[in-house]
Parts: sequence; C-alpha cells; structure tokens
Amino acid sequence: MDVLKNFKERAASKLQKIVFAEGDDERIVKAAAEIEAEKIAEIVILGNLESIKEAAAEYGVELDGVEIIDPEDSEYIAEFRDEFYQLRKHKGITKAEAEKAVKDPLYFGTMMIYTDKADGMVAGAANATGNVLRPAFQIVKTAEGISTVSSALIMVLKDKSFGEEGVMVFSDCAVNPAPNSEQLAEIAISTADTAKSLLDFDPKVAMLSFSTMGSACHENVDNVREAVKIAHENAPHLKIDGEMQADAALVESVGQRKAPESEIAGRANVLVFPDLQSGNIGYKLVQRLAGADAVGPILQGLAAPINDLSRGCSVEDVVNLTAITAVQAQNK
Ligand SMILES: CC(C)(COP(=O)(O)OP(=O)(O)OC[C@H]1O[C@@H](n2cnc3c(N)ncnc32)[C@H](O)[C@@H]1OP(=O)(O)O)[C@@H](O)C(=O)NCCC(=O)NCCS
Ligand SMILES: CC(=O)OP(=O)(O)O
Repeated sequence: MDVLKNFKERAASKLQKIVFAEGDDERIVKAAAEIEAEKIAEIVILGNLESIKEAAAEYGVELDGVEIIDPEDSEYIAEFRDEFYQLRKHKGITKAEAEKAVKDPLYFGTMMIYTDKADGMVAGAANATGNVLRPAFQIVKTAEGISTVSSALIMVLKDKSFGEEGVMVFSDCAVNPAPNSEQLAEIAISTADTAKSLLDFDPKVAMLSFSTMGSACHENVDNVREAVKIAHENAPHLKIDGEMQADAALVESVGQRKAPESEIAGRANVLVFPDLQSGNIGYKLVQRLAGADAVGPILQGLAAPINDLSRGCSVEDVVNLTAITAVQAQNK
C-alpha cells in the first residue's frame, strides 16, 4: 500500500482549494508548483505577488495556475475585519485590532476558509504550531461534539512489520501540552476516527505510559488508566487499551509477556502518547532515527481542515499534507 500516493490520487479526483499562508518560504513555493503540475489541488499562496514570482523564477519553478493574494492589499480585508470583529468582540477586540489581525496571513487564510473562499489551509513551515492553532481556534473553532482539538501524525515506517504494513498513527504530538484524563480519552477517540476515516484502518489504539497494566504506580500512570476507562465508557465500540509501554504495544512477544489479556498489545496501529513532551519527542525520534515519513500534524476536531507542518518539513512533506488536507475537505 503506497499510502501517500493514494492520498494524492484521492485529492486529484475532486480538486479542493487549499491556502498556503507562508508565501515567503522556499518549500511552500516549490510545493505549490509541484501540486499545480500534478493537479493535486488548487493552490492559493498568500504573500507579496512580486516577491513570490521572483522567488519562483529564482527556484526555477512555474506558478501558472496558482493564485497569489496579498493580505495587505486585498479586496477581502473589510469583509474579514467585520467578520473577525463579530467573532472576537466579546474578548474586547476593537475594529482596528481586527483589521490588523486579518492582515496576518495565518488569520487571513483562516478567514478564507471561514467565509468559504477556500476549502482548507496548510501552514507551519515558517511558523510555530501555536501561531497556526490560535486563529483556527478563534475563527473556525471545534467541530460539533468536540471540546479538545488534537493532532495526529501518519507515520510511514521502513519496517513493514509494524502497524498496517508499516503505517501507524501517532497522537497527540502537537497541540495539548498536558492533557487530563478526559482530554486524553477524547484524543484517543479522535485519533481512532482519523485512522478509520483517512486510512480505513480497523483502529487498535494503545494508550502509552512507562507502565504496563499496573506494573508501576504514579499519578501520571493513573491519568492514562483513567483515560482508558473514560474512552471505554464514551466509545465502547472502539478497540482502546492500556496503560502500556511502547514495547508491549508494538512487539507481539513482549505484549504477550506484559499484557497477555490485551487484544491490542503487540498489535497496535495507533499510539496515543500521555503528553506532548513524549508525543513530540517520540514522533521526531521515529522520523529521524528510523527514517520514517511523518505526515502532519493533521489537526483533528476542528470544524474545517487546517493542518500544521513542522518547521523541519521538506517540499514532499508539504505536498503530502496538502493532499491529506484536500481529502479531509472532500469528506466534509
Ligand atoms: C494550543 C495553544 C496554542 C493554545 O494557546 P494558549 O495561549 O494557551 O491559548 P488559550 O488557552 O488562551 O486558548 C486560546 C483559545 O484556544 C482555545 N483552545 C486552546 N486549546 C484548545 C484545544 N486543544 N482544543 C480546542 N480549543 C482550544 C481556548 O478555548 C481559547 O479559546 P477562546 O480564545 O475563544 O476563549 C497552546 O496550547 C500551545 O501552544 N500548544 C502547544 C503547541 C506546540 O508548541 N506544539 C509543539 C510543536 S508541534
Ligand atoms: C509539529 C512540530 O513539532 O512542529 P515544529 O517542528 O515546527 O515545532
């Protein structure tokens, strides 16, 4: 299964309009050209028209067919200012502050989605994750029934014996620094949904810890154990188990030794980390030491498809995440 090629083919079957908010980043300009050439999505780049055209010429890429909008000088400013003011006036924002905010490309791009001028957005190549998340939380907000937005990484491993032919989903590696047990349970359920809807997995979710089924005692372990209980209550149809260590989740013989009663141990295809320190470190270790493709972070639980990139991303990472964003937009 070439999962990444599959996303590109699905995206190409019904083109979606995706905004790139970071027109001054080389990888973004090159990715826009590649996506346009391969007809994966319709791309709008935000930034200064002349600078982006000059950059494309310098990189030797064509941007024919790619729309470029300068948020500083756009016909949409008044509309976006008024809409954003309505959304945030209860927080004490003024109209002048609203206008300044929507000229920021990350806010402008999010407003394009909110006002149905685009179907999705990809950003984060040049901005820290928090800067991508804040406008998304303030403008498009959470999907119905969701209180905690989180993120998933699709990990495509070289070793095909793990997960589903080497494909796994990791969460939460980008959003919630210290989830409580309710939030951790919601993250597990959202990630199972992402694995099912994007990859057609039968999700087998391992809730990770430094303890397996009570082998250690600590309040951090209790948080994970409680999350498993809540997830079972809220989504009894899902296969979610833990707490368990990563080796018990991934290796059949270790799973049998440490958690013989578990139907997830040794067979997990979804890993839920106990907090953001372990999740973010964990995915980057697998990406860099094991040479895995790490696509995402894909935001889950937002009312519209807006996805984050790592500042360490490659052009191919941008193309892959754009294809996934377009597939999410098709599914809306
Ligand atoms: C997500 C994040 C940006 C929120 O920032 P913050 O300054 O703490 O924001 P606040 O707690 O004031 O919340 C801001 C808004 O977002 C909402 N929000 C925060 N976290 C949320 C979540 N996980 N799901 C849904 N909404 C959330 C709040 O409800 C609030 O809404 P409001 O302004 O309408 O009241 C912050 O948690 C963060 O920086 N996370 C880590 C990101 C990161 O560095 N990742 C590592 C690299 S990938
Ligand atoms: C997802 C992530 O870790 O983003 P960055 O590398 O940009 O901090």
